[in-house]
Amino acid sequence: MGLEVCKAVDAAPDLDLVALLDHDDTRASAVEAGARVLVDFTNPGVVMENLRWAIEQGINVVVGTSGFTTERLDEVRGWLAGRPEVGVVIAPNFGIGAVLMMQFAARAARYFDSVEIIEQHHPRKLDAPSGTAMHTARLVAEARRAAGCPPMPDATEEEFAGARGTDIEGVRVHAVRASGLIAHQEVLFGAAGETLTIRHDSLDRSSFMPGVLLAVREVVKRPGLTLGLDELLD
Ligand SMILES: NC(=O)C1=CN([C@@H]2O[C@H](COP(=O)(O)OP(=O)(O)OC[C@H]3O[C@@H](n4cnc5c(N)ncnc54)[C@H](OP(=O)(O)O)[C@@H]3O)[C@@H](O)[C@H]2O)C=CC1
Ligand SMILES: O=C(O)C1=N[C@H](C(=O)O)C[C@H](O)C1
Repeated sequence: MGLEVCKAVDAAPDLDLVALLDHDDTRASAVEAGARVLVDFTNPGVVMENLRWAIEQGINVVVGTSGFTTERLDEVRGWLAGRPEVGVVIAPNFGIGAVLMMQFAARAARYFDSVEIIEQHHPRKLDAPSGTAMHTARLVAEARRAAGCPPMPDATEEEFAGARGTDIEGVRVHAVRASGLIAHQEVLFGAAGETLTIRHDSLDRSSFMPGVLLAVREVVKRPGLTLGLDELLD
């Protein structure tokens, strides 16, 4: 993703690529190069330290790296309180179709008895479930809570560990890893006599680039934390 982002920024006539950082490079070179925006696609183990550092330096940040829990987001808000002029955009998924898939899922959530999420990714992915799946589960759970939906029907009494996926705020999430896949997600809704499946497929990493470039352009105008691309698209 890092390389794809560098290529996309380099090709954008209104943006300048001033530094490329791998894990062996010193972050200070971004400051020396005059970076106004840092884009982080690293891994959940290092992203928080990168974010803290960039905010301290007064550099705006666009984050695609996964692994953001509500505790992590609160920590970022805390850092931003000390640098209110800095903007941070954290998006679980920069694919426009994926953003719409999440919005449609949240909209459908209240009308169905059951909902489960199945995400599928390439086998090099470090985290499971995906950030997109966790964000979708939280949106769906929030919509169901707001509508006063009862718990989902499920008679399971005995199960092998993991057979029913993981539980995120009451929504079951299943993660598949297989060669040949890039990034895919289905949100499966069920009610009496009908199902609805909302599916999104990223077939190539270029699918994320319009969203990343949008965030890079917008983050400099938006101090504080922006979560997801929804506000930027509107
Ligand atoms: N929000 C979105 O739309 C998307 C999010 N993602 C997320 O982005 C993250 C990266 O994905 P992907 O590119 O596939 O992963 P990769 O593992 O292919 O790339 C991560 C890169 O970050 C480098 N790296 C590790 N630590 C540091 C550091 N401290 N500073 C700078 N670079 C570092 C790694 O180097 P090395 O390999 O040498 O350790 C590697 O080149 C994941 O969390 C993924 O889930 C991915 C796609 C879309
Ligand atoms: O690792 C990936 O590839 C992706 N990660 C993000 C996630 O965890 O949701 C976004 C997309 O699914 C691709």
